[in-house]
Amino acid sequence: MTQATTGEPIKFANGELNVPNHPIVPFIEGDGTGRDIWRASQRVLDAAVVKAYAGDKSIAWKEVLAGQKAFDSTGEWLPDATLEAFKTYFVGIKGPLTTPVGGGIRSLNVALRQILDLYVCLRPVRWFTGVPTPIKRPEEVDMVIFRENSEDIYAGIEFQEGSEEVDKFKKLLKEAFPKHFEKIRFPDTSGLGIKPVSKEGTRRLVKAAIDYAIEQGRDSVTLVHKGNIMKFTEGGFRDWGYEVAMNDYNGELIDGGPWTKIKANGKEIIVKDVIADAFLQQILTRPAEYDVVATMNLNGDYISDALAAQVGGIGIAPGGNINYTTGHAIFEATHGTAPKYADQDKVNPGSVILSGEMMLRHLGWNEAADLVVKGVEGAIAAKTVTYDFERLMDGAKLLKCSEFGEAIIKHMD
Ligand SMILES: NC(=O)C1=CN([C@@H]2O[C@H](COP(=O)(O)OP(=O)(O)OC[C@H]3O[C@@H](n4cnc5c(N)ncnc54)[C@H](OP(=O)(O)O)[C@@H]3O)[C@@H](O)[C@H]2O)C=CC1
Ligand SMILES: O=C(O)CCC(=O)C(=O)O
Ligand SMILES: [Mg+2]
Repeated sequence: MTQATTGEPIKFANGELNVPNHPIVPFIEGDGTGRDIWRASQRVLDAAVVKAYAGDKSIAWKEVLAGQKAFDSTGEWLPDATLEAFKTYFVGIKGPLTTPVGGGIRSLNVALRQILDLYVCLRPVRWFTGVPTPIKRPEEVDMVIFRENSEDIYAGIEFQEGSEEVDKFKKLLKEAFPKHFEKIRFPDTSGLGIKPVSKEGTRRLVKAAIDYAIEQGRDSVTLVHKGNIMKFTEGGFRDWGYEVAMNDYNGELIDGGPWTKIKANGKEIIVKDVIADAFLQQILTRPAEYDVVATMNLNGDYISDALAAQVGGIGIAPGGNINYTTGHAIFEATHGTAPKYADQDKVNPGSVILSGEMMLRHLGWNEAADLVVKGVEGAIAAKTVTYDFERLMDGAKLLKCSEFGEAIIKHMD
């Protein structure tokens, strides 16, 4: 286990991070392919920091446990010490963690986001020149997803078919809402779930998306929802989102609305909405029309993998889970543990490496972040890539996970 020895904690006051030159940064290696990916990623991030600051700055990595590694050594899947470390040190990074389908533990990834109230899942999607993709104009895909991270069906309010709990819940429903209960097609054999979507949760997510669009000079924020069917949850999200644009940013309706324009920093930003199924086809046919995207938890999950595929796959799709009010943030890949490739030193470490790049930028270490991007661009341009790109790229050289990390470091020069 790598232990921090000489670092200092990051602090957060008056809405700003105070980052020492040698911050302690907790990390979770992750299950499955996480082990290989983390090794390669830590080397790349350290190399970028050394190159950018020649020893004046460094990251004091502190390993914290979660998932199988935690369970094997502590009997807990998500030990309190891990949560404490992320709370104390504010900014951390993690590899993927396994969640069984059906029964078993609930997602540790989702638990971390919920316990720390990391309400924004920020997933930028851009194309790196040369990456093989299934679409004709991948350079037109330049979107930033703001996925709501704390509510929706991910809140985990579910009752298992056949359980005492589901019977109790159905009884309540039948008594209090008989008309709704009648709509359940097969009441005796249904599992049931609840989808909470709140005005508060929507407001803070949409505000974060609009603030980002203003700061980064982006053209539009699109609210993606299925509000025609789920009127009071997804439809609520759309309506509350527009309210934020109108009331908090002095918006003006376009042609009677609901599209709204806001003005900031001498620029106009359009706040618009689209129904999720139409969005999923339009990101393929007209990607240039979309920029910043604000959406609920489940839609955001689907959209992030779909968009990642358009620019080369989830092997290279980064992300960060952030609470802009408390200062807590955990950066992590979009992909999972890909267990069939575990410990083969095979998969693309790009997603965690670029999540690290986002983390460096979040710390204000832009010089090091720029070097990571330069290294990734260089390694791809030289066609020295992992299996996921190599299988689709003519004339490419196949590298292992660790070798791709080394290639990125080489191309920082
Ligand atoms: N935040 C997190 O920690 C997440 C965890 N998970 C969890 O991960 C587990 C496995 O989920 P699964 O649905 O298989 O999804 P995965 O993302 O783990 O893998 C699906 C496919 O994506 C491709 N892929 C994934 N990672 C990489 C990589 N680093 N480089 C290149 N290609 C990659 C592979 O495609 P190919 O077969 O074509 O090579 C792989 O078979 C589940 O338990 C799930 O809950 C899932 C998502 C996020
Ligand atoms: O928590 C999980 O296992 C899946 C999470 C996921 O798919 C995501 O964060 O995109
Ligand atoms: Mg996902």
